[in-house]
Amino acid sequence: MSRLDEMIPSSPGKFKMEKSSYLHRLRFQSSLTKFAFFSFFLLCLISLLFLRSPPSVNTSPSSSSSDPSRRSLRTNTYGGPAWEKRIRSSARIRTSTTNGITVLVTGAAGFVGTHVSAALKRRGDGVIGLDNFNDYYDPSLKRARQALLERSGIFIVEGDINDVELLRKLFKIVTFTHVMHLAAQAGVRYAMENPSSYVHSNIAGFVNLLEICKSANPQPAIVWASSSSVYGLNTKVPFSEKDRTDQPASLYAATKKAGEEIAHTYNHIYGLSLTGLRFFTVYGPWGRPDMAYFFFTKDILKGKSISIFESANHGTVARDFTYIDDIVKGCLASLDTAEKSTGTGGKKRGPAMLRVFNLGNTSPVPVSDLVRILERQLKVKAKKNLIKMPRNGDVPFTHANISLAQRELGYKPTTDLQTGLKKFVRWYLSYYSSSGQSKAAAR
Ligand SMILES: O=C(O)[C@H]1O[C@H](OP(=O)(O)OP(=O)(O)OC[C@H]2O[C@@H](n3ccc(=O)[nH]c3=O)[C@H](O)[C@@H]2O)[C@H](O)[C@@H](O)[C@H]1O
Repeated sequence: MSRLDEMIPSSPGKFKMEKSSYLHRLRFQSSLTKFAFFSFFLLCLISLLFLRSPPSVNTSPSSSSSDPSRRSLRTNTYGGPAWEKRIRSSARIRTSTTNGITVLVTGAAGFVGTHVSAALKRRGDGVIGLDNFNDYYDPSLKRARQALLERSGIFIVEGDINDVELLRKLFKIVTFTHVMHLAAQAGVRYAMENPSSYVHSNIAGFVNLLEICKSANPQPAIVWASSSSVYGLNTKVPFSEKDRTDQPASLYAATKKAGEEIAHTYNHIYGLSLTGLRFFTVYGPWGRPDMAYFFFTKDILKGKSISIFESANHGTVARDFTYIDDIVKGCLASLDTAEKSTGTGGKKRGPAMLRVFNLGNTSPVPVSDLVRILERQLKVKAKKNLIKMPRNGDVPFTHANISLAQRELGYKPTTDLQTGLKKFVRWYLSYYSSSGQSKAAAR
C-alpha cells in the first residue's frame, strides 16, 4: 500500500477512528488538506505542460480524441526554420518555367493528389502538399506515395484542412496562386459506417480552407474535387452539368453537392475563383484500395470470391471509369484556365469565375466487364458472386457528358478501360511483389 492509499479510506464510512484520537483526526485532516492542495497544484502543472505547446511546435486539432472522423491521426508537429525551408524550396517555381504557378495541393498523399502534384512539379510549378495521412485505407500506401513525391522535390506537410493555425502559417510562408483541393473523405458506401468523417472533411474542412483563402492577400484561385455522385438518382443520360443534382443517393454525394453550394457562396460574397470537378470513378496505378477495381484485383489473386452488384431485374451496374492520366490533364487545364480571384483580404472587388465540369470517360462499362478484363490480365478466374445491389448509397450507372470540359478546358480522355487496367495491374503486381508490401496486400 502506498502512503496515499493509507490516508484515504477505501470506501466512505468504513474508516474506523480510534477512541481517543482527536489529535489524530486533526492531523489527518491537515494531511488531507495538504494532500488536496498538492494534488490540485500537480494537476494544474500537468495541464499547463500539456496545453502549452512550444512556439515552433503545434498540435493539430484533428489528432485529438474528439476527432469526429474517429480515426487515428498522428499528432502532427510543424514549424521551425528547417520545416519552413523545406516549404519554400518545394514551393519554388523552376527558373526556366514561364508562367509557373504556386499550388497548395490538399490530399497530396491521396491517389489523385499524388498524380496531380507530380505532374505540376514535372512542368516546373511550385507545389506544396498537405495531407493528414488518416487510416481510412492502408496509410503505408500513402507513405509510399509521399516518398515518391519527395524524390521529385515535393514536400507534404502533415496536417488537417481543419487546422486553422497550420493553414494560416502556410499562407504566411508562401504566396499561393492556386489551391488544388483534393483532400476529402471519399467512398460512397463507407458513409453509412462513419458519417461524421464526411462532414468533418468535405464540409467543415472545405469551409475552413475557403475561409483562409478568402482572407489571403492575394486570394488564390481554387480548383476542387466534386464528384459524379452528385447526379444521384438522375435517370437522364449522359449526365450534363445542366442536369438536376438534388437527389443524392449517399451522404458522400450530399456532402459533395453541399460543397458545390458552399463554393457558390464564397464566390458570390468574397470573389473567390472556384472550379469544381465532377470526377467519374477514377482508377489507375497508385489507386485507392477501397475501390472495386482495386479490391477485386486483390481478392481474385487470393482466390477469394467477389460480389458483383446487379440492379433491379438482374440489370447491369455500370460506371464511366476514367483513367488517372486523363483526370490529371483535366485538373491541370482547370488550374491553367482559372481566372484570378477578385477579392482582397476578405473583400470582394468584382465578379469572379465559378465553374463546374464533368471529368469522365464518356463510355460506361458494366462492372461484369471490368471483372472479365481483370481476369484476362491477371490470368486468374474470379470466383463471382452476383448479388442485388445493396441499399448503401450506390447508384446503378454513371455516364458523363464532357462537351463543356472539352470546349473550355480542351479535355479529351484517351485511355480506354482495357488499356488503363493493364497499367494498373502492372503497377499492382510490381508494388505488392516487393517483400515489404506483400504483407500489406495480404491484409
Ligand atoms: O465517381 C465518383 O464520384 C465516385 O467514384 C467511386 O465510387 P464508385 O463509382 O461507386 O466506385 P467503386 O466503389 O469502385 O465501385 C465501382 C462499381 O463497382 C460496384 N461494386 C462495388 C463493390 C462491390 O463489392 N461490388 C460491386 O459490384 C459498384 O456498384 C460500382 O458500380 C469512388 O469510390 C467515390 O469516392 C467517388 O469518387
